[in-house]
Amino acid sequence: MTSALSALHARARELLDPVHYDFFAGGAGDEMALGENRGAFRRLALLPRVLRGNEPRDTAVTLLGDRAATPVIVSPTAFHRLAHPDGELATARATAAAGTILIASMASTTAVGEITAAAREIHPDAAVWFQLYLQPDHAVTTELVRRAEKAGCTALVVTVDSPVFGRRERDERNDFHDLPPGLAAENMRDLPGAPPGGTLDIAMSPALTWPDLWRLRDATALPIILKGVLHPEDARIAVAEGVDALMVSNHGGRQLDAAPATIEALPRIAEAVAGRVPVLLDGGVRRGSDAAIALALGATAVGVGRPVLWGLAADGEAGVRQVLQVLGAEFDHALALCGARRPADLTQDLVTPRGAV
Ligand SMILES: Cc1cc2nc3c(=O)[nH]c(=O)nc-3n(C[C@H](O)[C@H](O)[C@H](O)COP(=O)(O)O)c2cc1C
Ligand SMILES: O=C(O)C(=O)c1ccccc1
Repeated sequence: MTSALSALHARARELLDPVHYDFFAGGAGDEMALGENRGAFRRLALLPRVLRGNEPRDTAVTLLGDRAATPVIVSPTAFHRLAHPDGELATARATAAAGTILIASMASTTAVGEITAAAREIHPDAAVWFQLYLQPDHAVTTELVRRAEKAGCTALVVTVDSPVFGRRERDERNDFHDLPPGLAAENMRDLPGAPPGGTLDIAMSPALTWPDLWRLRDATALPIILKGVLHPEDARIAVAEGVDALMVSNHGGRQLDAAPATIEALPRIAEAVAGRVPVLLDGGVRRGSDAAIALALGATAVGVGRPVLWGLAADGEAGVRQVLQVLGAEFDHALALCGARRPADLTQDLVTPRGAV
């Protein structure tokens, strides 16, 4: 059986330049983490409850004050204009139409202010968060934060799984390093240290430490979400340091290839956090039931990365709308079949390893 999402994936693959397809699809090294994100979901089952009178249902969740109509939000991904000429504007409109949250990437090919404006034209309350990598020059980081604030972003997502860039062998083979002429990382334009009228390269730095995060906290009143946490001890430290939420992520298998599947890392993170802050998860979510499993294991919401890119490449704004509509409807269906009325009804006891019962 071909799912709606895999049909969009197939269409995207037909339409995209193979080099760009590989950039979107690929992972690091042997692509073990990439494959395991899916594999680990397949190894889990939902144990449904019956006769619970679970009607009416409400799939909405609130995350750091922002409402999402379903607990499926959009993870940050770079370079949407490689997928479709409308790029991030299409993604923003579709995400706003779906009533969910867009995490705009620092590596967007559209400036963050244009992204939030496009989202708000669809829905005045549309929530957009801004993802960033802390830059070695603090003045660059604070200017990026100021741009995100000015654009009306309501949270910052700091990606911490990238002290160095992952080794993506597809990109090495294809010699893919730069955006084609006419496209640029628009958020990096005219920053301190950039050439006049030009862009700054996005830096990833292995020198960063917790005090660098404090400097960010002092520079903004926006809530801070740490993305890319897998070790429970880091989760404990993050909560103690006042981080507002965590995102369990292995960067879609694009950074440390030996990293575990995110759904396997989630239970220990949820245990360490003990409900003190929301925990999000991304990596391998391709069905509403994957979202239901993640919520049962302690996530408040999940992000999707590649499915959005496939929808965008296949059919622009309509394609992204379809991806989010299908996942939201599937999530509601999973609630219905599990005897749940709302996300909070998804409890740990509903998840069991496949083959164990
Ligand atoms: C093409 C691509 C670009 C990405 N760019 C970013 C980025 O700019 N910042 C970031 O924090 N994560 C980035 N990610 C990671 C995603 O936010 C997310 O963690 C991952 O895609 C989730 O896995 P999934 O694709 O299986 O849903 C990127 C992922 C992909 C596939
Ligand atoms: O490809 C990625 O995963 C990613 O995070 C990224 C970040 C900056 C520029 C290009 C891609």
